[in-house]
Amino acid sequence: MSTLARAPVFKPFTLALVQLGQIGANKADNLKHAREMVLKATTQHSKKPDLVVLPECFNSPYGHVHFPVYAEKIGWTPGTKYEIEKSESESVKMLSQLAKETKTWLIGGSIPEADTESDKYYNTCTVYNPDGDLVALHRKIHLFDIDIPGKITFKESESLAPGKTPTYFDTEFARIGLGICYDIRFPELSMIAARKGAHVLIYPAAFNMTTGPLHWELLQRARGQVIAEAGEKEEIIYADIEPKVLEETRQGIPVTTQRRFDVYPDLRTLTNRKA
Ligand SMILES: O=C(O)CCC(=O)C(=O)O
Repeated sequence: MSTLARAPVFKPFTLALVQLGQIGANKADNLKHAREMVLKATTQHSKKPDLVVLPECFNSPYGHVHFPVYAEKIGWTPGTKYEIEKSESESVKMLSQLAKETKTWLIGGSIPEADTESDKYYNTCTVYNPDGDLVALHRKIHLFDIDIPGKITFKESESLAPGKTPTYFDTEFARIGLGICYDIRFPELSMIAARKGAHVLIYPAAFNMTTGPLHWELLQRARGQVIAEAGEKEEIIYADIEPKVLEETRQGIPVTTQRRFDVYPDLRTLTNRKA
């Protein structure tokens, strides 16, 4: 069993989710607009949010032809201090500056990342503290490979490589687990985050309109109450996150401590489908 740093005490905080309109072809314009929306999110609400979240792929149109063109080199090494000034990524620099300027935690949606070491592209989310430090980086683990005849065929893995590491990070108000869009469909990932002490799970997303609408609310909800929801257009929504609800629910329905790992087998041994 691995040992973990103790999670921070879960405290009330205000969350702002930024939903952007259509992403255009001009990266500079996309970055400028995302910046304006984060500035708006941190100034227009009666209570300044502690954490702002941007959506998946916010600096680039979504698609195989676009990923390599819009991809940026980030060059992050986990466990080492990232030097923003030396970063080759204009998006990382913009997000870092924005977090610092607004003195807010910022989850920078995701951007196409070009990794020079592996020579691969990833769908990558970066996270900044209110000093502008890059504190976490998540590469989408479950790539959206789908083939529903006559409806949607898309293979993210044709141009992107999958991340290999579940990600969580600590703020002064919560431990937060991260995933990107399709990652939300895999409960194993959220279970790992929860067992590592995460109080909150965040999944920046850009769902397609074929497979998304049936499940996006259900997947986000899992078993709780929806307290804020955006429409289909550009919008900023806010929510006051209240630890008491989580604590009372976990105490009242203690599934966390009642799991029967002695009974559950390695699920890989049970599969009856071709991998
Ligand atoms: O899970 C879904 O329905 C859609 C996922 C998706 O669009 C994505 O991961 O980009």
